[in-house]
Amino acid sequence: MTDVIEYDVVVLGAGPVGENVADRARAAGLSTAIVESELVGGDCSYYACVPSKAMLRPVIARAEARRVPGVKQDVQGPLDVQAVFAHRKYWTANMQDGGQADWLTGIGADLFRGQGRIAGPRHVTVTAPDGGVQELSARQAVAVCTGSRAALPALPGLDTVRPWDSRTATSADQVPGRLLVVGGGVVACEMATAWQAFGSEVTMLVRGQGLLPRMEPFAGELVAEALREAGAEVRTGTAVSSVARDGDTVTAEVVGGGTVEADEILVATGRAPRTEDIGLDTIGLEPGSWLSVDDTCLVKGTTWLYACGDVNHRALLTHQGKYQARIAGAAIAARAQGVPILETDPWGSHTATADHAAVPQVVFTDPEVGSVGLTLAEAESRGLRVRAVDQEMTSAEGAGLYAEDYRGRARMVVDLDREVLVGASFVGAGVGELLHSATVAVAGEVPLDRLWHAVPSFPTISEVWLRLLEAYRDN
Ligand SMILES: Cc1cc2nc3c(=O)[nH]c(=O)nc-3n(C[C@H](O)[C@H](O)[C@H](O)COP(=O)(O)OP(=O)(O)OC[C@H]3O[C@@H](n4cnc5c(N)ncnc54)[C@H](O)[C@@H]3O)c2cc1C
Ligand SMILES: NC(=O)c1ccc[n+]([C@@H]2O[C@H](COP(=O)([O-])OP(=O)(O)OC[C@H]3O[C@@H](n4cnc5c(N)ncnc54)[C@H](O)[C@@H]3O)[C@@H](O)[C@H]2O)c1
Repeated sequence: MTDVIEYDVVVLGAGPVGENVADRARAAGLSTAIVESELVGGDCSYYACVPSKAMLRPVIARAEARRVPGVKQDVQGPLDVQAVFAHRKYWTANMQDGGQADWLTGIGADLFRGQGRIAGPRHVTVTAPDGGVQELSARQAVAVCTGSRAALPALPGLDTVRPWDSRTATSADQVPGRLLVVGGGVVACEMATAWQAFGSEVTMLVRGQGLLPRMEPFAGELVAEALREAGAEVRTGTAVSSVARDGDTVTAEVVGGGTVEADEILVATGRAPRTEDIGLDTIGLEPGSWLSVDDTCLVKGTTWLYACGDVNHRALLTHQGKYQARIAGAAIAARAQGVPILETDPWGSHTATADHAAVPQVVFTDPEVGSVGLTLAEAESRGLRVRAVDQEMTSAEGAGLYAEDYRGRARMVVDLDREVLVGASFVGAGVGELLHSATVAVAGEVPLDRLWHAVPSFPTISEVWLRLLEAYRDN
């Protein structure tokens, strides 16, 4: 054990979220240490967002090109899967994190490599790969940004079949002949889209009644329809009771009878927090639990411990975790400087209000799904008096010009008492880039009367906005 090194702020985990807490703390002039046990950049950079999107972009580009006259005849062949894997390798920097580590040095944060653990209030130990231990203390704050990992269900036989999880699904470089996907959430849908396009015969076993259960029901319906057209089998209302492997074949037993065979099985059934070995017991918190925070990202019941990103379970998305990091960084700096902190100001700079009202998400399937804010069901369950307005995306001429046989739908959820949008969802090619307009409208609480003056360009897909507003006004 060496001497304790004192900083203003110690960050555990150098994923996208921890990096941003460190950046904000340094920008406020606070000395900052950041601890990373694997790769600087986190799951997002190497095993999640970035590799998955590098895999999906060629799939979606090809699918879209196949719907454009004059081009489609040239893109009928199979994907060059090795080129796609090379593209993924480029975007994951060949699993080298030197660039991101240099960025941390550039902002003036000190990087400690090793497993970080809280060792009582404001204290952290770092166990380096060589076993050496460094003790750190934090004058102002410790920020836990350790992310999440795939949560594997207690399914009989699962530990014997070498299942794929999200890390395997975004890093495998052999295309299985048959891939069984358990789950119907975002990881399941995106990875089914990718691997089906790479040549696997994909079967999805979905316990619930539809795909993407947190989104408007039509989103999951349209994605399921497209996956089936691409050749995948999508079985909803189908729970798996056990799995077993015999040589190269995995067999899943289905509740109610029947079996499904495959070469590999991807389990995409949600996430668990990476908090089981970070010393939570030393400060009276439960190891392995999600860290519940207030709107400044301060862990409830503490004055110095912050938690941002996946680990606080507010919104398991990179951009939203980075937003929390900006808020927490501002709050840590304000508290350090004795600046009054406006926790009660709902859209103030120290309050992560958007987590409750305006979380955007794009699902990179074919068709894409973009949603922000509340679904109709969520708004109703919050007791809001709302009205949903629906339009086919092809009500905008730009959609038809974008691609032949364009399919998609849009919904806006209007709070009738305030006449503002509380949610919007779009399904269709290219909608990912349209979503931010809805995020501005929802987070800005722009009155519908004023949105009427936000004129979308002709002939873009965004003209669906006009169709939605006309439908609201005329009915
Ligand atoms: C397949 C997949 C695709 C996804 N695609 C998207 C997407 O397109 N868009 C999107 O917004 N979100 C996406 N997500 C979600 C996104 O990956 C997470 O929300 C994001 O990674 C959270 O960032 P984080 O910094 O909280 O955690 P992470 O990225 O997991 O980083 C946490 C870091 O902490 C480190 N760490 C953990 N414990 C310790 C410790 N004790 N000491 C030191 N270091 C530690 C880890 O090694 C890791 O580097 C996807 C997720 C998956 C699984
Ligand atoms: N493009 C993106 O923004 C993107 C992409 C991938 C992941 N993510 C994020 O990562 C997080 C994790 O994604 P995910 O797909 O793992 O989780 P999820 O929570 O989105 O979906 C999990 C699915 O598994 C099902 N499930 C849960 N337990 C089960 C069991 N025992 N048996 C069968 N089915 C079961 C659920 O009903 C649900 O359909 C999400 O919160 C998501 O927002 C985002």
